[in-house]
Amino acid sequence: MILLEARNVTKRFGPHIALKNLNLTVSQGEIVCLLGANGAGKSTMVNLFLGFLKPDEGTIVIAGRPVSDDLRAARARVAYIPDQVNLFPLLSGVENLTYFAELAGRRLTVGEATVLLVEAGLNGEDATKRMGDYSKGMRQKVGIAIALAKQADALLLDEPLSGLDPLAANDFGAHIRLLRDAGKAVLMVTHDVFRAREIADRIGIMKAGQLVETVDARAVESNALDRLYADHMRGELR
Ligand SMILES: Nc1ncnc2c1ncn2[C@@H]1O[C@H](COP(=O)(O)OP(=O)(O)OP(=O)(O)O)[C@@H](O)[C@H]1O
Repeated sequence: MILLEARNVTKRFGPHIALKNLNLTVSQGEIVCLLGANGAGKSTMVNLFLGFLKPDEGTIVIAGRPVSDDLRAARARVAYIPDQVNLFPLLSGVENLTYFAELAGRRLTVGEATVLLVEAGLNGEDATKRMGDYSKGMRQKVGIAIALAKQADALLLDEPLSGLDPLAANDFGAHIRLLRDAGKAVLMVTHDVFRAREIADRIGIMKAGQLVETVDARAVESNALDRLYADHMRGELR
């Protein structure tokens, strides 16, 4: 089942065309990574799915319904994990999660919050420590747990790997794949070609507001993807 769909979407900011007639789908149990240079339109795509922006042309569809039909219902089905998960530094992981889950309309017991944090990859012992002492990788996991608490069907991740060391990035990717296996639809924006290939099922390469290429991550070698990406960025492919 297709969870996230952009149908012929064009988005303009004044005279600037950020997205041009773009089509994209992410299905249940699928990870799609979007690669592209700065300004290619990747975050604009995420913000359209979050309902923060409206397309000028075309339709954003979530779980078969245009977002414009019922924005609240659409938002309930998606969760967002930003580049920096900045929560309350004096509160523990468990306390932050219970607070943000409640904002999203769900009351969690300490036990339930701990289970979600462990599911997101955090060590159970760390869950009770103050978040001010967490590494970026640990904070990102609390971000995942908040998304899990929301029981959203689709996860939107905007550069969640930036600043993570290779081990933490590997670990984060592994957990995203577990969520994919549990049926979530995942759209992840990244600049990391290597990780995109490791984590994604499909990789979309964006350039100047268009999806110029979509590749099956399993079918492409790392070097070939690097080359393909560079060739698109240099304008050697159309
Ligand atoms: N609110 C806005 N007002 C005006 N222009 C905007 C706005 N948001 C984005 N843009 C422009 O739209 C284009 C696409 O921006 P977007 O942030 O989607 O790119 P991106 O691919 O996510 O880039 P990056 O890799 O730098 O995050 C850019 O040229 C940007 O300057």
